[in-house]
Amino acid sequence: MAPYLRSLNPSISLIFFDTKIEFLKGVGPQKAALLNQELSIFTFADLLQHYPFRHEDRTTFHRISGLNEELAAAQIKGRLREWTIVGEGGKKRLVAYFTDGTGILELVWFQSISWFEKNLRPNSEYIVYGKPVFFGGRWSITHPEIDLLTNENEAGGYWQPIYPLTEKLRRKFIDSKALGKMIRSLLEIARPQIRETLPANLVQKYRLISKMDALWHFHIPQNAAWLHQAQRRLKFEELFYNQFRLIKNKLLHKTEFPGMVFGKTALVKEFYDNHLPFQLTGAQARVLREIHADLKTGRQMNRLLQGDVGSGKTIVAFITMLFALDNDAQACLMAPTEILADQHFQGLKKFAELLGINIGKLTGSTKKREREGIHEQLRNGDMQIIVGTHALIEDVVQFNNLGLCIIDEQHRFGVAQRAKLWAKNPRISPHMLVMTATPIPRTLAMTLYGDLDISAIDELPAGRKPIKTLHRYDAHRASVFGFLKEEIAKGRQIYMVYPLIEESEKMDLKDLMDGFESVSRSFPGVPLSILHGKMKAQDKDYEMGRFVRNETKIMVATTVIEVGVNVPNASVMVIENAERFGLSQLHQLRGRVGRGAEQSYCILMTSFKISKDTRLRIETMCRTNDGFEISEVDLQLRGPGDLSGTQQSGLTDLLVANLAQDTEILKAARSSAEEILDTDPNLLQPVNAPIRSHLENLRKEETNWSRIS
Ligand SMILES: Nc1ncnc2c1ncn2[C@@H]1O[C@H](COP(=O)(O)OP(=O)(O)OP(=O)(O)O)[C@@H](O)[C@H]1O
Repeated sequence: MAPYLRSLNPSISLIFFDTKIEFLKGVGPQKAALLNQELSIFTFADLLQHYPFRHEDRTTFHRISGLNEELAAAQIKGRLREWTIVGEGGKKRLVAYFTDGTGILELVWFQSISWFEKNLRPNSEYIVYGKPVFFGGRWSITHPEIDLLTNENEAGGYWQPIYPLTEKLRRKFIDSKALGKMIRSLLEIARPQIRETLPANLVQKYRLISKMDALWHFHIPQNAAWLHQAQRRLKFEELFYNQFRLIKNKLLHKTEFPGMVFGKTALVKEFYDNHLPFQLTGAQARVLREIHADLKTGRQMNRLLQGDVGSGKTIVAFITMLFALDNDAQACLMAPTEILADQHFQGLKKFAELLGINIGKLTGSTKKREREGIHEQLRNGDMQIIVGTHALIEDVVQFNNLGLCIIDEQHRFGVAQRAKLWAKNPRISPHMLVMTATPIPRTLAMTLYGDLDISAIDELPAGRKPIKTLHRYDAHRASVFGFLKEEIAKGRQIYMVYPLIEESEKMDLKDLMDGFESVSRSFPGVPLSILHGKMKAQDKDYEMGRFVRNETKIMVATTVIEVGVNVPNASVMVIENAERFGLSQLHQLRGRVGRGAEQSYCILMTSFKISKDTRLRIETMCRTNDGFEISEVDLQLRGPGDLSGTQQSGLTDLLVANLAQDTEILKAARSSAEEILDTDPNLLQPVNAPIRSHLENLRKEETNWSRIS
């Protein structure tokens, strides 16, 4: 378990709660060792904070005669008649016959057979729970949960919390039920001692239940209404502290980290007056004003620049760099891949040359001699702008006076890497601009980047026609190719993209090659390019170069072209096997067209049979070009865990809240945190005392935790 997981946990840390778990009734040293090892549960507090990730509805009983295959799970009360062992070797299983008077149900175990042999009591009454399957004219449940019927559980009517567990624990019979029992016995003695962790006015304002009740009903919900209240309260608390800490960090940064003052603007002026290649969009100009305001304050800038594909981030990045250069500082741009670094380099170089600026590129494949030359020029200050990959954060790279770091696609870099760039100027932290071309839903941006100020380029350059997106089945390929021929005849260029997914790289490459051959046959005499990740950098450059110069008309490629490629004359993109792409990726790919003044098209090809989710993805793509809207749908479809950018953030470790669903709670939590930090930043008011002590506890826990891990 990662340390930040702890930090997001609510903390309960009276001395009592620090008690070692082995001292809880019914636990003992052996179970305690397992809990330590498998779940990092060491103390009473850890156990209470081991939250279920879902709850199963055990409020009703099913009848065997009423079972159907649609049921995800069924709970049945009845009598175990007898059991028998069937099969041998790997197929050996124990089959028990269970009835509730309306039919027979087979209960099947492949594992722990000898335990069940010893412990199952024929002719006794049980409650069983599991997924019913109808096969060979009989209903059965494999590996059901099974409990003796007692006075306590006879009525059913409860919700079973399902806890994160490991296989080893299950083998040792510590399942959700067993863990639930331990937690219950702890809560029975601990409940009155659980302190409130939120200020009373917030609890009142949002009609939250107390921390004490929330823990109780989250672990032992009596009914759906209490469960809902408990979840709401714990989600609010989790998001409140997540936001509180992010905003506090941001404020701290603002007051404690000095930044260079970039007041002079000679180069910026010259660029505006003599070299601006087009009029900036309103959004570009606004974002530049926001950035310039940051750069003058004497505080370090920490800003996120969100811009949809093709919205024109390059020029904003360049002008921001000019502010640094104007004030005798150097600027760097770090991108996650060589292709991207190269695209940025090419884009920025065009502008830099106009002003006689010395700009260089440093990646893993930069040759030794060139690399050493660049290192030297960065050290002595001759090189003003450097673009590169993570080769930039190597220790040998030293700057004369680094004043600005721009990080593209920040989510592919860890926070530690961000910090390494900062350290490149030992005198004063450079300003930081994080750029992302993947629009992020507001909720996610708030949590993921809550410690940054956010600017958005939410307007495309004038004259761009919205891309028309169409869905076509493979069977209609002939008419699609016909359309492509018409477009080529008009002088346009075309991308044909094939999926390349790591696990099946070989097969995908074959798909691409087959595709290439079929395109060659269907378009005789039309010059083609091919591009995929397995090609040598040199060959890639050659193929890309021919396409950029309009020497080839169709680019058959894998997703290596996903980011950064900019060929305004390419106006059609055909995406093969579109069902294999995620929404954000489809949107990124589509962003490669629609960059010129011509009408552009994106054609999504799929087989006839597609799933419901795929249909929704395709429909969304056909409906809108708005990256922000698309990212919202993506968040709903996939949940935050799978969205790019969240993996390293610790965000996926939110234990109770779900960013796809809890937008309203997040907003309320954030505005509450902002208000408190605004009116009582040092938490001196008595009403805010719970926050102070809770944060103190969190800090202690983190220190303890870092000692353990
Ligand atoms: N204000 C503008 N008016 C006209 N064209 C513009 C404007 N800003 C940018 N462009 C052009 O739009 C295209 C896309 O710009 P740029 O490459 O900076 O986009 P981007 O935001 O980096 O997009 P991506 O992330 O998809 O690469 C470029 O050809 C650029 O010259």
